[in-house]
Amino acid sequence: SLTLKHGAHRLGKRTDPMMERWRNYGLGQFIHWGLYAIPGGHWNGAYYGGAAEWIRAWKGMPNEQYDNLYKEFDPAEFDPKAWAEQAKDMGAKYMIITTKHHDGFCLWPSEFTDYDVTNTPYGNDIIGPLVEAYDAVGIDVYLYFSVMDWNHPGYRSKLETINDKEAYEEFKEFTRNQLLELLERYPTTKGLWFDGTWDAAWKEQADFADNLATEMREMIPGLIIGSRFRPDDYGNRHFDSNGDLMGDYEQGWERKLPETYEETKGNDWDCVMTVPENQWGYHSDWRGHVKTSYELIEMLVKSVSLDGNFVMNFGPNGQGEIRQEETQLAKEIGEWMDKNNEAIYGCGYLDWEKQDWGYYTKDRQTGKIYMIVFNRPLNGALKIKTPDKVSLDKVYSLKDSSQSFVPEEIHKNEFFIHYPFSEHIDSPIVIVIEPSSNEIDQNNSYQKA
Ligand SMILES: C[C@@H]1N[C@@H](c2nc3ccccc3[nH]2)[C@H](O)[C@@H]1O
Repeated sequence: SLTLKHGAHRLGKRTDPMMERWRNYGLGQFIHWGLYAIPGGHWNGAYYGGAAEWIRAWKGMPNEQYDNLYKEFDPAEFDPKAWAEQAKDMGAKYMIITTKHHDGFCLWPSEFTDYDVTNTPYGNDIIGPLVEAYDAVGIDVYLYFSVMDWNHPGYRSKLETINDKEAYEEFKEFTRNQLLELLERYPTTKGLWFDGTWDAAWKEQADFADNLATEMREMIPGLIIGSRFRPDDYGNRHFDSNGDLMGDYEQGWERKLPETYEETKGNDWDCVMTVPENQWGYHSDWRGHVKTSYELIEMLVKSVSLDGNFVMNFGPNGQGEIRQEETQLAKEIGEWMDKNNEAIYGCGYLDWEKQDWGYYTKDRQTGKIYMIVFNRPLNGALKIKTPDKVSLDKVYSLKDSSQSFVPEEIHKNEFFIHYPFSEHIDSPIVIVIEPSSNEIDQNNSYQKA
């Protein structure tokens, strides 16, 4: 393998309490909010078909017109407590908020630029009240930060001339100043979610990024930073030139999910997901497929079944309101979570053979196994294949533990659980397989006898 100065500094998962807490979240909320919410995917009567938070890059939106939107930012309906309450009811355990997206507009009063909330009609800090409101309801806050910054004069996507390099040095100092400023202003933040780090210029900054990551981790011990922040000595991101994961978890699953455990390489990871096909910021006219709560719950369950977290995106409008479609989804997901979150929180991958009816999760503490059924077989017979010597003498419905099942053995280590699908069921059901005492060894995993 290559000797790298700025490759992965740790092999395998982080095992400290802050990371344990992170890997047991299950469900998170992403919030994309900024000036792009004002045009909301339209400008001069024209519809923008791209991602709303990228509207500045659209030829239909002249840059100087976008760059004057801050003069209209005055979200009269912004109510951080209401946002936090809604996220709590949905069952989110963490929230990621855009402090600065690619456009460079800062939702906090930054000492290092005038392109921030203080120079808008609204005038006040947005990030602080959000951190406070979410902390108050016990939801951990993470700060999204885009390195790419279309507003800063020193930003370059690639470094070709001496001038580029000099300008970029100023940009790097600005970036460091803003990140340290965020951690100083919001010390309860549990981590940073970096974005906009794919440009060639940034991929040359292995040394700078590594040192900055070290500095941030010193400021807030236990800080969680994903794989999308820094490049290695050869400009590789997420995985270094030896194929080892950089950062504390894999951040590559944007609008997509792994199919198998192998694809996760046994790393911690999160999936960040839009409700429409590709809208993070507010777009007033969602076109194409809008995901249902059933689909989002299945993505959540699939993520947890493969040892990941699922982060659902919200894009508040220019007035600071959560749109009705997202409110309805949060309500439906919350209703399912109220009844079934035992199969989500603190749960992860179970190495039993995946079956067609849905997903297994396993509680990392108790060793309890959950069968989360999405596709019930027409005959109601749910097949399971177990490792050797696993007893199935305690199998029952999560909804009603008095409803127990006696699995029918159909083959060695192969069983049917006959579920009476008599009543109408329109949301995923959960069956619990409680390990009997002699099966749980000290690290709560099923052992081959
Ligand atoms: C989490 C998501 N990442 C940003 C983004 N910009 C991209 C440009 C090209 C390809 C993928 C991108 N994702 C999106 O604007 C959103 O913030």
